[in-house]
Amino acid sequence: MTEQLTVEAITKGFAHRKRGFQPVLGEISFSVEEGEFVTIIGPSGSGKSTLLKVLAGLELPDSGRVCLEARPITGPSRRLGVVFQQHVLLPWLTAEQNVIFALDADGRSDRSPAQKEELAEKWLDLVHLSEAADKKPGQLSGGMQQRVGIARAFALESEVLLLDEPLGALDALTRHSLQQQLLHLSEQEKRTFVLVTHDVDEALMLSDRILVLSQGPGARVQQDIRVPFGRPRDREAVESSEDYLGLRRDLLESLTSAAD
Ligand SMILES: Nc1ncnc2c1ncn2[C@@H]1O[C@H](COP(=O)(O)OP(=O)(O)OP(=O)(O)O)[C@@H](O)[C@H]1O
Repeated sequence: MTEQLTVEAITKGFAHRKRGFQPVLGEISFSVEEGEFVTIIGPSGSGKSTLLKVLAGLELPDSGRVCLEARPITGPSRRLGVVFQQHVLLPWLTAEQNVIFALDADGRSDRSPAQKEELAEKWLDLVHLSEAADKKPGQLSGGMQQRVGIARAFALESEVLLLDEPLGALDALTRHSLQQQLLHLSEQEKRTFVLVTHDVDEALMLSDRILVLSQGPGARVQQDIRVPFGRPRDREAVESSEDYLGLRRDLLESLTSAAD
């Protein structure tokens, strides 16, 4: 396995109008291997989204660096796809046109219009949205819009997908079904994933490793947990295993102690 993303002693803080400089991330270091699914979990406000933005090149660290295959990340790149909790879909375009628009915008000149259409159709089908391909965002439910966003991120074929609470705003049933879809997609696709979530069960079901951030200011990686379940994963088998219950308890405990 080769290390694809390396986070080398990064720190990040923000200047606050009244309180001066506020450190958010302390010295954070870890690496993610090619094809690995790593989840970042931690107390609210610990800096998970900030860390993901630094990985995506949307924020620069104050010190340290993040490298993608040994090259420092200095800004957004199409090699790094991002999915946020709220998708910004263009309301005047259909689901399929939204995916094609992103493909048009990503600067690759090696895809013909027919290939882009084919890619958009493939990914909308994989997130079970073929029927809704011609609908505009206003005609789609929140879960469906989120699936368009996921299809769009996958269609871009970035090597690394950075997911910031992509299922956070959804009801429990939709969330469960989308977790299942993400599990299948991540197992079928040779990509590297970094997911931010609050949900311990989601983290255990999807990840190969879970990094627990401590409560800031100056959050650090408090724990780096290897998830022992093989792949492909069967949800019911995983959830009924002894390991699962033990890990779940440990994670909840370390999240509670991180927040103290
Ligand atoms: N652009 C910014 N300017 C100023 N402060 C910021 C900025 N972005 C984040 N912060 C601050 O950094 C801290 C961490 O925020 P962040 O959103 O990264 O945490 P989080 O762990 O993702 O939180 P949550 O779990 O609640 O979504 C917060 O105190 C937040 O106010």
